[in-house]
This record gives sequence, structure tokens and C-alpha cells, in this order.
Amino acid sequence: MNRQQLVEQIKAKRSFLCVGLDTDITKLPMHLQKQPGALFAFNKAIIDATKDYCVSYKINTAFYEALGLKGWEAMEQTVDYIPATHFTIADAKRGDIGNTSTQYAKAFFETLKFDAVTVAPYMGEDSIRPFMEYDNKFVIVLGLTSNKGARDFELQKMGDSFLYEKVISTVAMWGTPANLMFVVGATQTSELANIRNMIPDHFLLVPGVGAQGGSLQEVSTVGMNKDCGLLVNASRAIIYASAGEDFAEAAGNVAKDYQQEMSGYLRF
Ligand SMILES: O=C(O)c1cc(=O)[nH]c(=O)n1[C@@H]1O[C@H](COP(=O)(O)O)[C@@H](O)[C@H]1O
Repeated sequence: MNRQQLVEQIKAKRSFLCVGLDTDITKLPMHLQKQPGALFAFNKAIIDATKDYCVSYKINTAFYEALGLKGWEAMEQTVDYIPATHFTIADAKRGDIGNTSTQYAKAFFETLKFDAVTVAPYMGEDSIRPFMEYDNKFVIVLGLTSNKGARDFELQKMGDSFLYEKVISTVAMWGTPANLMFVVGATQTSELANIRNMIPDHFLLVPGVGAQGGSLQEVSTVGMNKDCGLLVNASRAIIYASAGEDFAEAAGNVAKDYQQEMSGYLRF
């Protein structure tokens, strides 16, 4: 999917919601837990219930990798099941020497047909470049993360600027808004205006609303650009809205609430 197609989806759905499929096998409803193929069955029901209210799905690979082969298969089935109209993100936080990043890019863009993959920038340009060599695919680089540990490095000063500012301004020169996005945590709204100023055109993937307490209203007010420019992710708040047999319906209701709130913030 390219940037324009993503923007069209946002306009059509009046939503910039990304549903996070952080599917933890131990948190599945009891009636599913013992069933073979439970992980995919859960994801399928969640996708069916939420797809009208979101434009994107983010699969956090950790939850699948933790289960070995079975988990990897469930991830493959899930990404194949997501409708082509939805922007798919492998939240894998990869990045290594160029030779190895090339294989990570193949894994997520060719073998698994994701539209985007999250990458940690610590190893620099040659660790990110291989992800940029694909048309209509995106690398989503960690900019300023939502967790407490963001203070340990990202919010440390390097001369006059924070390390995260150096990362964003440098990485932005390696790609374009057509193949590069940045992660900015919803808990970091005090820095969001500054980030939007530095990169007015890039999409931001914003996790941290819902379970981590970030404010959708603040993120939308400060972070939106003329094309929306935001994908706001919620995982646990949606997929575990109910632990009962009505889990999918409950997830759909929460996703719908987010969509309705988002519709009010969109400027087109
Ligand atoms: O890259 C991410 O998606 C990410 C970056 C970040 O700074 N904070 C963050 O929470 N995430 C991911 O976003 C999701 C948030 O999940 P919930 O807190 O359950 O909505 C998880 O998959 C996290 O790994």
C-alpha cells in the first residue's frame, strides 16, 4: 500500500485507528484456549469485528514468536486474512548490519507480505536502508517511545538537542514520507508539537492510548497534519475488551468508539 492509498482509506473510513494484534495465548477467552488454532481463530474474529472502524492492523511479532512454529504460522494466517484495504504493520523492532537487515526486510515484506515493519535506529543508516529498497512499503523507525525507558537515552541531551531529535532529523534525510514513518508514543505529547514541526509530512505511528493512558484528543490536536499523518494504535484496550464469549463484539464496540472520536478530530 502506498501513502496516497492509506490517506484515501483514512478519508473513506474517517478513522486513523490501528488495531494492535498483541495476541497473548494466556489471555484468550476460556472457550478458545484449548482449541487448536486458537490464536488465529481469535484474530480472525477480532478482524471481522473491527475492520470497518480501523485502517490498519499492527501485529506485534513477539506474541507469535514466543510460541515457536505454531505462533509463526498464526502470524502468517493472520496477515493473509487482513483485507488488502488495511495497512499491515509487523511490529518487530528489527535492525542489524545491512547484510542481516536485508534478510529481515525479505522476511517481513516478501515472505510475509506486510506493508511496514518497525525498526530500531541504534545501528544507523546501513541497518535501515535495506527496508527502504521496496516500492510501496514503509519502514517505521522508533523516534520517541511511550515507555519510561525513553528517558534513559531518547530524552538525553546531545549538545543542544535530545537524542531522539538527532535520530528523527537524521533518519528523515535517508528516506521520504513515501517510505518512512516514525513511532512517537501517545504518552509523549509534550514533545509532539516539536516532532510535528521537524517532520511536517511524515506519518507517525502513535501507540500508547488505552492501556498506557495516552490521550487520543491531545495526540490528534497536536500531531495531525493535512493528510491526517497519524496512525493511532490501541492493542489491549480493544482486543481484551471482554474475556467472555462476546470478546469480538466488545472489541468491535471499543474500535467503533475510537473511530467516532477520531472522526471528530479529522480536518477533512
Ligand atoms: O513500536 C511500537 O508499536 C511501540 C512503541 C512504543 O513506544 N510503545 C509501544 O507501546 N509500542 C507497541 O504498541 C503496542 C501498545 O499496546 P497497548 O498498550 O496494549 O495498546 C505494543 O505492541 C507495544 O509493543
